[in-house]
Order: sequence, then C-alpha cells, then structure tokens
Amino acid sequence: MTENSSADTINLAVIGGDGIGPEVVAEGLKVLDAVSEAKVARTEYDLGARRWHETGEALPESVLEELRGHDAILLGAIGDPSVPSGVLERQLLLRIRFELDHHVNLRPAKLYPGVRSPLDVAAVAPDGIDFVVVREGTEGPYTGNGGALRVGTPNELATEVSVNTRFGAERVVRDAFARAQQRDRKKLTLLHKHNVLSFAGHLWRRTVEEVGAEFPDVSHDYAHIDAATIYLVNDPSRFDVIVTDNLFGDIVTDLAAAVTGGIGLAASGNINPSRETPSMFEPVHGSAPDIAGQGKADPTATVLSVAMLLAHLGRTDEAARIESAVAADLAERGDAVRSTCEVGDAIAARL
Ligand SMILES: NC(=O)C1=CN([C@@H]2O[C@H](COP(=O)(O)OP(=O)(O)OC[C@H]3O[C@@H](n4cnc5c(N)ncnc54)[C@H](O)[C@@H]3O)[C@@H](O)[C@H]2O)C=CC1
Ligand SMILES: CC(C)CC(=O)C(=O)O
Ligand SMILES: [Mg+2]
Repeated sequence: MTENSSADTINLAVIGGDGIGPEVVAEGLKVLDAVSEAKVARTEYDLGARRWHETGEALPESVLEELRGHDAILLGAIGDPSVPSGVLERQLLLRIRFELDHHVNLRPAKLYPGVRSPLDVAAVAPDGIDFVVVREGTEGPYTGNGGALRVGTPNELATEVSVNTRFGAERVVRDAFARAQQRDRKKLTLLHKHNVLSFAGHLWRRTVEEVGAEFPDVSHDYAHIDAATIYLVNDPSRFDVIVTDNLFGDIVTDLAAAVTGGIGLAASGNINPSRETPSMFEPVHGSAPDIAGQGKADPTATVLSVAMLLAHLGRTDEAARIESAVAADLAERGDAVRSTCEVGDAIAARL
C-alpha cells in the first residue's frame, strides 16, 4: 500500500490489478489530477496475481476493511493466466462487489460523435446510440452457489445456481426506473429469458410490472436476451434503460461496448446507492493479457469511469469536463494509432 495525500477532498482507493489494469488506471489518475479542483487523497492497493502468488491471499480481511473507509474505489482489472481461472475473479473482484453491496452495476453505452461503430449507424440508428444498462451486481449465477461431483470422470456433474431474490431484483429495478425517469425517452426494457428460465424470469417480470406502477411516466417493455442481441445490432436505438440480471448484463454490456466503438471505451460503476459503502468504478473490460505491457490498451474507458466516479460523489462539473475532453478527443482521434499513455496525455491536455 502506498499513500499520496493532498487536501482531504476525495479519499480514493486505487486498485490497478492485473494485465492492462495498472496501465489504464495510470491514465485515469493522470486525468483526475488534471481536473484541478479534484483534490484527492489516494491509497494504492497492490492486489491481484502478484500478491496472490506471494501470499496465497487474494483479498485479506484487513484490506477489505480499509476499502470500506474510502469515498470511492477506482479499479483497473482483475485476472491473470498464471492464476487458475475464477480464483481472483471470485475471491477479489466479486468479493469486493458483494461485500460492499454493489448491487447496481451501471454501464452506459453511448456512441460518441466521430467514433466508428461496426454497425451501419446511419441505417440502423440514425439518431445515434445512447442507452444505459443497469445490471444487477450481487446475485444471479455469480454467487458461487453450485458444485461439482465426480470431477474428471465421464460422469462429472456441475451446477451453477442462479440466485434471484425479490429484494435483490426489486431494488435494482426501482433504481433502473428512477434512472429512466430522469432521461428524455423515459423507457425501461427488461432483458431476461422467462420463456425458459421461468422461475427467475417470472420473478423479474412481476417485479418490473409492480415497480413500474410507481413510475407511470416511464414506459416499459421486455425482450428475451437472445432476441436482444439481434436488436442491439439491427435496432439499438430501441433501448433507453435496460435492466437485467448479473450474467445477462455482463454479456450484453460487452456487446453494447462493441457496437458503440469498442471495449476500450466502455465505462462502468459498481454502485451502492445507499452510500453506506464506497462504490467502485472500473472499465467494463478485463485485464486483456493479450495486449498487456505493450502500451496498446485504450484507457478511455477508465477515464470515463473516473468521470462516473466524480459524478457519483456529486462533483458533476469535473465529471462533465472530463466527459467533454473525452468527447473532443474521440471526435479528433480518427484512425490514428496512439499508445495508452498518449491517449491519457491528449485527454489530460484538454483539461
Ligand atoms: N472487471 C474485471 O476485472 C474483469 C476481468 N476479466 C478478466 O480478465 C481476463 C481476460 O479476460 P478476457 O475475456 O480476455 O476479456 P478482456 O476484456 O480482458 O479482453 C477481451 C478483448 O478485448 C481487448 N481489450 C480489452 N480491454 C481493452 C482496452 N482497454 N483497449 C483495447 N483492447 C482491449 C483484449 O485485448 C481482448 O482482445 C480474465 O482473467 C477475465 O476473467 C474479464 C472481464 C472483467
Ligand atoms: C470477471 C467477471 C467476474 C466480471 C466481468 O466480466 C464483468 O463484470 O464484466
Ligand atoms: Mg464482463
């Protein structure tokens, strides 16, 4: 742990993590520093593969307790090929999300002017693409509720149970309706698969109907998750606010990132709206071992995550300035190939 304190405005925990995580976080912090009003007391935590190899622990209890004492957390990415798949993801990343009750996983999907989408945008979304996914962050099949029998034998059996509580669905659905109410189009779409996953699907569907009655000015509809992947490609502007479970939300937000210019631009917040614990902001992408250490990672997603962090803390002016700087940079970027550091420098220079 290393500390870098200045005026005590934002008490920020920083977890670079693995692979490209520290590379993109460095640029996020560069931009944060460039927003001059943002006085930040920073605590950097060395968590991830290196620490796990050294100590056998992914997230010591004492570190988790320290994290609780911050205003917010900025995370790069977790996961490394040298560690068995799932260990760091579960014991570090998901543990933070679950322990800090980050039940609203907020993932905006916006096609910025000048950014190239693989879609024929003029044809399929002439008014642009701008929607937000509210992904449930603490339940679903990610809770580790499952098991395996007769592992390695021809009779192996594995289960991974999706946990869906009325409490969990209701609070995230209400959050999503409230967000939809603040937007121009005031529309919410539930994505699920209730034609097959009928126990959980009907719980979500009934929850949307019931909570929707509290928001008469917000319209709502439904799409099966498989059909939604079609609509995201051939009619993305039908979406305004999407609400969905943890797994579907994970998958659909990688697709949303792809259609809005790439995973290197997609920001997210793991939010506990009650503010009883610090929320955590991170790019949607992972540690990208295929490009780690090469200066190729696009840090824009992390920079936009920093803007989300500031907005969450009520520092909306600084958040808006960062988003404007990113938008201006994206508008001019074209097909130029720039390093991770050069992108961070260019955005910071605009501040
Ligand atoms: N929140 C987190 O910390 C997450 C961690 N992971 C972990 O990351 C590791 C790698 O997972 P993958 O499935 O490969 O997903 P990934 O998101 O790391 O990479 C997928 C593809 O996107 C590219 N990419 C990712 N970020 C980029 C960026 N900023 N700029 C340019 N290209 C970028 C990668 O090069 C790769 O081709 C795994 O251990 C996985 O569990 C995956 C997703 C989220
Ligand atoms: C690595 C997973 C635990 C998470 C993930 O892919 C995500 O949150 O997007
Ligand atoms: Mg993901």
